[in-house]
Amino acid sequence: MSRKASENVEYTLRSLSSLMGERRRKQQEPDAASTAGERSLLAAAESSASLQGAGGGRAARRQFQQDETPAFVYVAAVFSALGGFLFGYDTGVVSGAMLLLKRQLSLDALWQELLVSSTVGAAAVSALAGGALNGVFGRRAAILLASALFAAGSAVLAAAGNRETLLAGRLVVGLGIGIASMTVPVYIAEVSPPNLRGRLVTINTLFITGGQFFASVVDGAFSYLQKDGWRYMLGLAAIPAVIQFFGFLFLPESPRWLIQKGQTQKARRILSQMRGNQTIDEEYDSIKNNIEEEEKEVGSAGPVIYRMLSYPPTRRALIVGCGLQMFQQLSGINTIMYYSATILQMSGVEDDRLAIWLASVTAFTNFIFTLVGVWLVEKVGRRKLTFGSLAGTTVALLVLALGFLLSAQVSPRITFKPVAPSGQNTSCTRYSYCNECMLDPDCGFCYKMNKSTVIDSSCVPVNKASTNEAAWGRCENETKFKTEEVFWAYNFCPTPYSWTALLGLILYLVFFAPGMGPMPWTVNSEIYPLWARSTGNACSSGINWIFNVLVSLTFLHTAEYLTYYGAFFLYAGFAGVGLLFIYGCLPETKGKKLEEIESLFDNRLCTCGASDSDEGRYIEYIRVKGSNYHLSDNDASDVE
Ligand SMILES: O[C@H]1[C@H](O)[C@@H](O)[C@H](O)[C@@H](O)[C@H]1O
Repeated sequence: MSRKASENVEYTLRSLSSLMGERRRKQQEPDAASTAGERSLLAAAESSASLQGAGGGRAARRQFQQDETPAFVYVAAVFSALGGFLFGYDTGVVSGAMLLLKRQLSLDALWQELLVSSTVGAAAVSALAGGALNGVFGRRAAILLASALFAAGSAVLAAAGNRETLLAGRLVVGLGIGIASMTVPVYIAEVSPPNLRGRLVTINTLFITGGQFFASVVDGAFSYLQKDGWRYMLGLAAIPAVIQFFGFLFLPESPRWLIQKGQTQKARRILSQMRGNQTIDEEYDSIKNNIEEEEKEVGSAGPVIYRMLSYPPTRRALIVGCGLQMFQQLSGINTIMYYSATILQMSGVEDDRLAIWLASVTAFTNFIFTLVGVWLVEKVGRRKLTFGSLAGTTVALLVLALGFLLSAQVSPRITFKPVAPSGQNTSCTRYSYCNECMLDPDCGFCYKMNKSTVIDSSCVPVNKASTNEAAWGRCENETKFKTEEVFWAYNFCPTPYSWTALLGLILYLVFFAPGMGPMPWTVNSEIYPLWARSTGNACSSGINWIFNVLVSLTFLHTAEYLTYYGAFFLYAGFAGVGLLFIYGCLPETKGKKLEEIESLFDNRLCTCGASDSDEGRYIEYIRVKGSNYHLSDNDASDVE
């Protein structure tokens, strides 16, 4: 056999085994397992016999793949995605709640930071610990625990009488978020059929962004209730948490986890419930063989993380999974989400409450464009979607950075240095330009307008109790604003380029939300073999949360040192590196069975870009009763 012919044989066998849900056997001929695969293919072959030509064959295969999925799978996906909703809600709601809390409980900056970041920190810890929890007790138990934590934490928050109790509540909620964030995508991926998996796992991110949007609306609505409005904001999360808890009492464990634990009868029963009219033999055998094969190849001694790192395919998968999560956060999504009100103020929205409402427009954009991702993921695949999304995000970050740069260059000069009343802080009066004054959290800009020119401008300390006015001087209160005909700008400078910030912000979310938002979660739920799935997801989710804290907590300081445009150029730089990483290292997992995906990491890391040239080719082989049919061009091959 010529080399080319033998390559064809290899290729044909590979495609054949992938169609049957089998990992390529290294030295072995397809045996019992492929016979099982063959058995289930016969039905498809029979129905395809009546269809003519290649088009008919492909239609038969499609029908074979997409046999009706029972509603049960959707119900399970939606109930688990409530975990995503709570993740989004609890991380989103705190910014609005904080506005009220800091007044009612006189919280200083340290306590405000503690209440925000304790949740994210606890999420990082519990996401990492969630791996062991998932491995030992299963996905269902982990989700039940997460919803119980969400419910308990929300109740504590709603009833809290002092800041220490609030902190405890936020920590408990954070523990729930971490567990949910790593378990839910895994559970959904494991119960979904391959042709719907991407879409169903992406629904979880749709629920995250939906939760963030809902939180922003709740924040807006309850911000009018100055006393105790925060109790409703923080406590409302208990409702979906309780619904999820009771829902999951009736939902089953992941069949893959059950097979791994040797509970095969139960696993079979659940799998056939999940697959409706499809035969489950092939999928069941494939999962089981895969577990046995892995055990032979990797062994079962030592901690999972050690085995993952010493076995090249899982090590590569872990690098790709963690890298994706890291670049998701490094491209600044949570700076945009948490500070959108501030960024919008930069674009000329001066009223606080209006900025809060407009921030919910931002959250809504994030939500709606995640829906676009749900639609696109099974059409264009994970790789193209993620790459395209990050490319657009990088451009949007550059637009934001350039907008801030232009604004800084035309930043109004400070022309008036008022004398401070005795005993008052004078540190703000040292600045010469508005953009320096704006970056100091203790100062604000007070100015007059002559047509469109800023005149008589000063930098004065902000009133600690309300950032809507200065601590002293012409901008001290509303009455003075009117009599003195002055304007007050806290956190922004009047600029003719304000529209660029708004444009950049919207562009950012339009591009980020369909790909970079959901894909890191979706891809992580599919790239690890069963034995490494919990640990792999625990690590990558932990990385997501750690970088979330790093980026969002340092934004204001980064802006202080590098200015706003410097911060956005920095994120654009990170996103640029992320683009190279995705181009080189992210393989396509669309439509593959979970058990086949590991073989995508058989090759050296980051050689994906090189195989892109093959992507346009659409070749499918199907072996029926000893013959090979090449469905895409109707050429029967002579491999057998
Ligand atoms: O995928 C989600 C989503 O994009 C959210 O909007 C963001 O706040 C999270 O950090 C991210 O993990």
